[in-house]
Amino acid sequence: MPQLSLSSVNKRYGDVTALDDVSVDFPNAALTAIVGRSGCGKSSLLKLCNGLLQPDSGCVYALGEDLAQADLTKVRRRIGYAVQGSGLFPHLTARANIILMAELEQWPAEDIQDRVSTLTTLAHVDPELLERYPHQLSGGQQQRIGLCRAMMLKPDILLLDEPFAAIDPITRTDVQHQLSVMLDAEPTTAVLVTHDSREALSLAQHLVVMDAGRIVKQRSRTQIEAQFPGQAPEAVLAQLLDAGSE
Ligand SMILES: Nc1ncnc2c1ncn2[C@@H]1O[C@H](COP(=O)(O)OP(=O)(O)OP(=O)(O)O)[C@@H](O)[C@H]1O
Repeated sequence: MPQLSLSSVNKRYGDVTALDDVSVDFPNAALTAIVGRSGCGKSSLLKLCNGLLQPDSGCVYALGEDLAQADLTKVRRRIGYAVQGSGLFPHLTARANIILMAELEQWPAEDIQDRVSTLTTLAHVDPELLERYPHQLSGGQQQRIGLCRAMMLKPDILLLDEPFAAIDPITRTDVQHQLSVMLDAEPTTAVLVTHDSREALSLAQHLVVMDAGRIVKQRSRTQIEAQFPGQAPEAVLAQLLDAGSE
């Protein structure tokens, strides 16, 4: 059974249709990238996955629960969420940002320390950075801290909305690599919204292509490699989008 799925979901904002009859099963313990033109509904879909938005009709199932019926606070503890620009609290140090939820959950101090140590090693965060405030960190460092925070409670689901958009291309490649390392170490059902076709095709095992509020294509990485051998990611995505809906 998929840990995360949408069934016939519709979402409108006033006259704007953001999602139009969207159904999708996200593969468990794998990373799915959602790509598509600006305004096609990617972020709306992601926000529905942790109950930040509610569908007008249809259902969102996460971790065996229909989110419309679920205790959202409880379910969200098992769903990590990282957004563009890191979203760190500016008045808290990096360490305090990372451990905030674990403290609220009253984890023992020793478990918190162990988890911080595991995550900072995986994410290549120098321990001395943990005592700095977000404004004292580079964009790439903030992003790494944001990933550590999202993964602190060992989430079953990880939602990533353009988490690397604000950082320069070299640092970006580095942080993308750290994300891969972290997900290899702790397989999680992850969904990444991105504008970057290279990022999508290099990180994801599964690709969802959206257009005008609908899912128009879904492909595994293996299918993409077989269908578009050796082609540049930009060309692959352009062809998937241009071919229209299936
Ligand atoms: N709060 C809102 N009120 C009104 N319209 C909204 C709101 N949020 C999103 N929309 C509209 O819904 C549609 C889908 O938006 P969404 O942010 O999900 O798209 P997106 O694919 O993530 O876009 P982008 O790639 O530009 O971030 C767009 O037409 C957008 O203008």
